[in-house]
Amino acid sequence: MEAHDAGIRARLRLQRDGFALEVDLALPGHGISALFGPSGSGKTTCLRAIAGLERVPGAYVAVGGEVWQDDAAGIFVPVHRRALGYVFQEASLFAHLDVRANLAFGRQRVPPGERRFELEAVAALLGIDHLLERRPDRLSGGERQRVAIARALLTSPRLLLMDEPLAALDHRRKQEILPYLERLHDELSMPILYVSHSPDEVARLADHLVLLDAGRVVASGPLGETLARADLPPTFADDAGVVLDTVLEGHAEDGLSRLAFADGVLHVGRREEAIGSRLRCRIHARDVSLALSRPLDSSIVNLLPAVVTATVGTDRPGHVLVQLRMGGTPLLARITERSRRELDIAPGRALWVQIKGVALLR
Ligand SMILES: Nc1ncnc2c1ncn2[C@@H]1O[C@H](COP(=O)(O)OP(=O)(O)OP(=O)(O)O)[C@@H](O)[C@H]1O
Repeated sequence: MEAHDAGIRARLRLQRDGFALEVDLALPGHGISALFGPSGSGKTTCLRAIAGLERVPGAYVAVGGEVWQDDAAGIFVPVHRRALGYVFQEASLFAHLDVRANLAFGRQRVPPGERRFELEAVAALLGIDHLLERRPDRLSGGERQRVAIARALLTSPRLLLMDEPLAALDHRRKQEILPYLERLHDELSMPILYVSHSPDEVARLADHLVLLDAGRVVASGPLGETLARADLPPTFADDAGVVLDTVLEGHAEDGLSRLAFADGVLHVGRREEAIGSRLRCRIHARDVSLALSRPLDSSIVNLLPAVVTATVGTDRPGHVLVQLRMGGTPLLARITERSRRELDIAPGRALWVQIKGVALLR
């Protein structure tokens, strides 16, 4: 069995009026893979084709070593026979059934021997155990969405497909539901394919990132490496920045907390999580500036040595994106073309980065 057999494989080609989809996805069989791209780039179409809701002639789709579609071999497993859960933007719950009956409905679809989760355990995982006797019309949008996710899980899927599951929620509800999605990620081994056009959501949740533009894959790879690419089209470069996975190592005497990553330490405002907690942070390219020698007169706390690996023009007039490595950890900085020229910033140049802002994502 080839290595990718354990993961998700989708080769899809489709022609519509004014839109052509041509993707070949090979995604890991665990963790959250985000499909990210502008409106109309084909994210939903990919999900629907993988689910079998949309029949794409000639396609090949396999999940966890099970072939769901291989037109060359005459295989097309109908959607109701595919072990998948699908969560849409708006939860479509049965209005006449309470939450428990809605969840039981998902569970009953699976033969007893193949059920992987207990109703109570899934309800607890999603924090809806106190809502089991309620009708959907007495739930908030965020609660409804958590019930929809629980119902999808109770069908014991091999793959969970989520199409902008937070898009219909306001900011507060989004913040309320994100920790539950992180729990799914931490506690289930099931792969999740997650469609979003929110960079914050992707940075917070994803392990693997697929960037789609006009029906094509622009980049696909581990989140950290993919976000650190400097050669992405302007749509993606505009909000450029990297994500670092860190561990809360301790607190400095002056009250700041120390976050250790593979190649150094960042200092941030005091964190109350337990020492040893894993925290993910985002560093925007616009928050990173460069100096040729170690600044001794800077108010910026996070100063780290780095080496330039590439410089790329952006669509922002007069600005360039600089790709660097702090040891093995990639970083992006956005500086002016003038500074690039005056400091002679080019690949191979060793310098110091000043990180003005570190956004804690989780
Ligand atoms: N049923 C359909 N029939 C014809 N064209 C469609 C259909 N559904 C979508 N399209 C077109 O296919 C293209 C891709 O649409 P898709 O919904 O996959 O994009 P998306 O990236 O999910 O967009 P959004 O972020 O706005 O949801 C668009 O040009 C869209 O107009």
